[in-house]
Amino acid sequence: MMSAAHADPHETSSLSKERVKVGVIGGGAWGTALAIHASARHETVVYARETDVVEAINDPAVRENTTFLKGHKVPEGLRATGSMAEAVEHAEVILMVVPTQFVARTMTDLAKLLKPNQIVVSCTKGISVDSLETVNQILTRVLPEALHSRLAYLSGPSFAAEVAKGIPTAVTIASKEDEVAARVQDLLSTNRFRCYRTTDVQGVELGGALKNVLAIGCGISDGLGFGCNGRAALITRGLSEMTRLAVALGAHPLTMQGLAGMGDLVLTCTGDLSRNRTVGVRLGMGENLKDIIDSMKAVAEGVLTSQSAHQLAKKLGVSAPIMDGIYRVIHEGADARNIVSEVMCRPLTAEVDPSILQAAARPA
Ligand SMILES: NC(=O)C1=CN([C@@H]2O[C@H](COP(=O)(O)OP(=O)(O)OC[C@H]3O[C@@H](n4cnc5c(N)ncnc54)[C@H](O)[C@@H]3O)[C@@H](O)[C@H]2O)C=CC1
Ligand SMILES: O=C(CO)COP(=O)(O)O
Repeated sequence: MMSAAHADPHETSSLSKERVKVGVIGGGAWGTALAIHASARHETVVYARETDVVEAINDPAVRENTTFLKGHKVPEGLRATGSMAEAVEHAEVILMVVPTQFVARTMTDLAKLLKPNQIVVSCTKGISVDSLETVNQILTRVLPEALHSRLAYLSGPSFAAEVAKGIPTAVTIASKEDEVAARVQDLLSTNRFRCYRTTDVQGVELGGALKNVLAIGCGISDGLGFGCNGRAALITRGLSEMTRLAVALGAHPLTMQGLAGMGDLVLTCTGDLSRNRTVGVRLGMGENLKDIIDSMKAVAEGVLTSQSAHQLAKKLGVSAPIMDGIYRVIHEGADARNIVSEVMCRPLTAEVDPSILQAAARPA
């Protein structure tokens, strides 16, 4: 059966139809959804560490990742494997889709198998809690130098379940090498998945990581019953904080207005499919963090990234009272109602921070 991702008999497309091999490392919800998407155009092999995931995807009677993406059949052409070597051999593009805390170890294993002409695209959204590194910093630490110019980052508003269904989605591909971003853009775009591109790797990565913290905050606010005004304020002022911190770390402020910043922030702060938002709603309704995490099979990156963001803002002297408050609710058991009062009663300021005005004058 054709999925919605393929279905458009009247399409008059200027998009390339070139077919290559795509390897996907990580058989969670996002790795599986991206593999379903990629297999509409390319020979695609997904590596999963869980034997039951590999078996369920390959079993003709199942053809589904019943562990991480239940309810979404995978197309005929998609194959799963428990061998990283098999997934990456002859692949022009390798999508790396593992949670942040496992990136360094997974990529150290993968490094031995990679060839300098292969492109590695990180689809992970987080900041390491141990080292405060972005994924780009982790990858340039663990991968051979010959591969550094072949790295790209995919981010933007994209719930796995919606991509798996072929619902129209737009994302951003970042690479320090425009040529690499353009190649990935060309190979991953379809009539249901539109890729934009940028060279602002830092902005794209930080947007994708920091929005998860705010999504937990919005969930807490909704769980407490604070309503639409509070949510809109959190999204807008949260975006200001994300921008201040990202700019202090070298990003361009305009990137934060794009798909990887505002786009993903709006999606995860308002969409009920968000795991991060769900963690927040449950916290706001009075559940304890450990019970919430223990009940989830899926990763909610914002829990650990709230800690990394808190440390980074402190280290750089960046004002981030909302993210700081979210960190205190998640990790220090602070009462969210008291945090709201504290944040509302801070000294009054201008809406736009001068550091952002200055950075906005730089070429994008
Ligand atoms: N699910 C979504 O809608 C989206 C997720 N992302 C990001 O993609 C990344 C991966 O998330 P999902 O695929 O959703 O994960 P998931 O929550 O569905 O699954 C957990 C993943 O962690 C892996 N894992 C668990 N223990 C591991 C270990 N010891 N070593 C290596 N891997 C281990 C599992 O194999 C599985 O792939 C995250 O950074 C997430 O923020 C980005 C966009 C959309
Ligand atoms: O990043 C995502 C969508 O763009 C997924 O968000 P959650 O991890 O909160 O579900």
